[in-house]
Amino acid sequence: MACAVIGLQEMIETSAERAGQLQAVPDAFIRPPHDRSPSLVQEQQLPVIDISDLHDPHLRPLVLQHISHACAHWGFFQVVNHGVKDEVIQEMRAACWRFFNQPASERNKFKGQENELPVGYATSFNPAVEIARDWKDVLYVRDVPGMCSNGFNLLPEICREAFQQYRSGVDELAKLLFESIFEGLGVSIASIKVKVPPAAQLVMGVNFYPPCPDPSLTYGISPHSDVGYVTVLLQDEVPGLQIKKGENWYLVKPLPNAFVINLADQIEILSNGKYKSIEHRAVTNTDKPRMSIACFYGPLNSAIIAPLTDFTSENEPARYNAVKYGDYVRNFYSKGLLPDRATLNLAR
Ligand SMILES: O=C(O)CCC(=O)C(=O)O
Ligand SMILES: [Fe+2]
Repeated sequence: MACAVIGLQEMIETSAERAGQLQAVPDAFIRPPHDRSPSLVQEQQLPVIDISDLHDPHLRPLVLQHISHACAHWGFFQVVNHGVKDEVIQEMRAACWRFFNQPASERNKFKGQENELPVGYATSFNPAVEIARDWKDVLYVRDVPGMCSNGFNLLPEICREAFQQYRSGVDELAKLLFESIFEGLGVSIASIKVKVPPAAQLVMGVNFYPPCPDPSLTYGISPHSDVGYVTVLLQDEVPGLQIKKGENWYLVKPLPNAFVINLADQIEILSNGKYKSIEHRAVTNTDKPRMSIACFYGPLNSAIIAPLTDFTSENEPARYNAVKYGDYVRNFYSKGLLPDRATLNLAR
């Protein structure tokens, strides 16, 4: 799809109402009344796990216990002492702002909504199929071996180096967590290597949510579950991320330089439902822009994902069908963000 849709940031900048502000939410962003963010959100803090002891063979089992408890009960947790250097994180945040603070003419050189571009500056998720647009723009970068060139090499110079450094740090963290998540389920690192397709592709999305005149009418990002293996998310200090547990929504309180980790659909499928992929969303506010940097790790598009035999038996048949990951991703992009973890229907 050619990207004819004007981005949100550009719409605000060129607004006839001036002063870089829109006085009202444009109709294209207003959700039907039954499908808006209720104001009641639980305050309970999600698990915060210090993972530095994962490197100590004596202390590792205790950290694995904390991780597996968080995975089973929340599917979302925050990690601290994660090994990604503060200066790498600060430089990445600054680089993202440098990108979004450029004039629209510079940003638009990367304009592209298509899901197969190595780098793209896009708006909402897929305006072509959405009933209402989300209140955000996104800069995404892909490294999907075999599908396209490595987008990290194609970024503008003002942010390339910072993105590459950040990516290397987060790759290591993701690998550590990926192994820990399976080890916590009783699958040894040796078996993971044999049985689980490696987390060989990365899509990074830098979400930019400008302040919104009426956050009750729209979402920053509408409810969805992530489709890959795990997502490593860096929030800023502005709250907005909420997750669904049971019938309640919980705020994920920002913690300085902590990463938010969430399990995504392919972990639910591989674990035959032992771990769940969790529905989440982001809301906006009237005062402050918010930025979040999501690294979505997944298998190669050619990988076939099905419940591991470790988690199936005569009494516990496979609850999901085998699906080729590339088909899963195509379905995700073509339908738009779906509530109720509906992307998983493709494997049911
Ligand atoms: O902005 C956030 O906190 C969440 C973003 C998110 O869920 C996503 O990009 O998939
Ligand atoms: Fe997400």
